[in-house]
Amino acid sequence: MEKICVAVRVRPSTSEDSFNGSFWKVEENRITLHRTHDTPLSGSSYAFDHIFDESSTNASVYNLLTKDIIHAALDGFNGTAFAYGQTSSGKTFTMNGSETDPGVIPRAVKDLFEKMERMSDREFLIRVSYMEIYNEEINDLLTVENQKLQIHESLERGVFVAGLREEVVNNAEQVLNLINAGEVNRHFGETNMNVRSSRSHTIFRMVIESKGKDSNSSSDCSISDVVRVSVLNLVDLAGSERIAKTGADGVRLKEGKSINKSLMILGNVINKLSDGSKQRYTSFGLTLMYND
Ligand SMILES: Nc1ncnc2c1ncn2[C@@H]1O[C@H](COP(=O)(O)OP(=O)(O)OP(=O)(O)O)[C@@H](O)[C@H]1O
Repeated sequence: MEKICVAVRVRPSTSEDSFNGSFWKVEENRITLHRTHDTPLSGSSYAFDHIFDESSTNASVYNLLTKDIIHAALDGFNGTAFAYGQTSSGKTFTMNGSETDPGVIPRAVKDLFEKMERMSDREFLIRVSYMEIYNEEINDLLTVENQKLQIHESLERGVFVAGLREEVVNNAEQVLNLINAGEVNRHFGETNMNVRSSRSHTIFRMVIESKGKDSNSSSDCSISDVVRVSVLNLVDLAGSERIAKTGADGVRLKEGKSINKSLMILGNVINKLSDGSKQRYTSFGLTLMYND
């Protein structure tokens, strides 16, 4: 599996989208901006690892992009999947989904526990946490009292958020209930672009620890003795936004500035990470867009 995989998903147009005379055309893994009379605009053609057109489902996004990351996490590889894109492009729709088409996060949780059950030779310990970054401050979505948490670094734990609640979980239902409880504490707000716009970045994190079941009884040092620890991050970023389009002022304006600034810094970090890093991780970034 590639270390970093970048895909685009095109959101279906809605009646509210203004049509400016051009549209994006998808051809395999290339997306090109076209004028209405179907001539491609030069310099506006981009290739990605995958492109999901307007008819794609959350199931297809999960199966093609995330499944392998979840399975690799069970084998001890760190993994991250995040949705990045402008406001209202469908990030939360992709990560959380709907009743009829659950998103990447609920699918990942169910898949993880199903796969774990089939790995009968290992025992697992799963811990989950759920946090948001709102106006550059970290809040715990599982415990409302845990606000403005600080990032620390230690030799033992690496970089971590001090005081973040970590819940030990035993089944998918328990995790989904925790996520639903956390959703209530997320910052959403209405803008001209999205009636329910995420005003914070959210990180749902699972720490997966496992060891071979026979490791205690065996005197030989075998592969089953190795304790594997991996971290899976499923991230729903707030959307980049043009203030002129969102009509943001007051609190919304302050949020919009923090969102744009942090997304720019994230872009810098990803550039650096993709610059010859030798870390063991798998990840995908899903960029979401729509024709306007
Ligand atoms: N693929 C899709 N099919 C149908 N509806 C979609 C799709 N993607 C997004 N939507 C709808 O579009 C609207 C905006 O989507 P969503 O809130 O997920 O955007 P977002 O990128 O998370 O926005 P923000 O950055 O403002 O939080 C929602 O009503 C959502 O249900």
